[in-house]
Amino acid sequence: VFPWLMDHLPGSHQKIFYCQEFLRSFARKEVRSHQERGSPDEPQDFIDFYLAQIDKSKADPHSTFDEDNLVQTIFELFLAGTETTTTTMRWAVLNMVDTHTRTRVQKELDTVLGPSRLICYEDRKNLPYTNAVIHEIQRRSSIIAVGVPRECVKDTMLQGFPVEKGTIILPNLTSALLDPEQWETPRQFNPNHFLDQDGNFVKKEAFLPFSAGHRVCLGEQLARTELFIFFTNLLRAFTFRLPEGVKEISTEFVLGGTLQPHPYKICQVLIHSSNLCPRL
Ligand code: HEM
Repeated sequence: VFPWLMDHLPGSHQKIFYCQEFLRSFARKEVRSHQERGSPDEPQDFIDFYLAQIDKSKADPHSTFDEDNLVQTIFELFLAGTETTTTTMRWAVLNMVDTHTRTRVQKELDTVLGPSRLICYEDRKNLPYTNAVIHEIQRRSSIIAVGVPRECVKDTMLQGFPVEKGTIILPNLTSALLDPEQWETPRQFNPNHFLDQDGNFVKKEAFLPFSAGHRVCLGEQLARTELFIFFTNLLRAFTFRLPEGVKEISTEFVLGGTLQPHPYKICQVLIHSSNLCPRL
């Protein structure tokens, strides 16, 4: 009823407000420095394109392109793009403690890429096992269990069920990612879910960590590229082990903004320094 009241009440939400303001003020500074630089002949990044669009739509009184919306969009891209990829990488490292899977990935990377060549996203086509492992990490961790709520825009029939206009829909992504009719061992980490009998990578329709349709994750391609590049570079240079004394780890999630792994300490042991990506 009085959202502004929260600004004045003490509590842990104050830390969230502080972090939000930190990120927004960073975005504002970036926008300012782009404005000071002036509009380049060729827009170089998202901010350049957005500022050009603000300029173009100045005469339109209904335009939503303005500086506040630009700052908010940058904020949302950071929010949607960091928590998700980091959480997936944390699951990746936890799963790579398993010696069998990790060794197979490392052997494939060694055989196909050799010791020191830079890895690019195209390489995934020659790395079916590694690609399958990355997909299985995303499937099994199912970090966004329920997608963003959407509203049905017209009366619809869905698999025999009537859905009235105005109904709020919450897509249950986990129900597809762990569907026992779609996956051989739905609750078990198993890269074979994405491999045929000859070891070729196979796409699966029920693989929906980024959701689907018009409002599918905007950053899907970026996220897929990041996950592949980060994962392969890490596995080429390091091996992952549990610290001494730790025998077992839980693969159950901790409920947060995303489904996260338990906060374990993992030992990252350098295999070969020549495999270190110069940019890592
Ligand atoms: C592993 C990484 C990621 C996962 C699993 C993921 C997953 C999702 C999911 C499930 C949605 C909801 C889609 C829907 O409402 O149907 C979504 C939306 C979105 N994601 Fe991602 N995401 C990831 C990375 C990223 C990255 C890297 C960015 C951008 C830098 C990004 C930007 C967005 C945006 C802007 C939306 C809202 C799209 C809209 O409402 O039209 N995401 N994401």
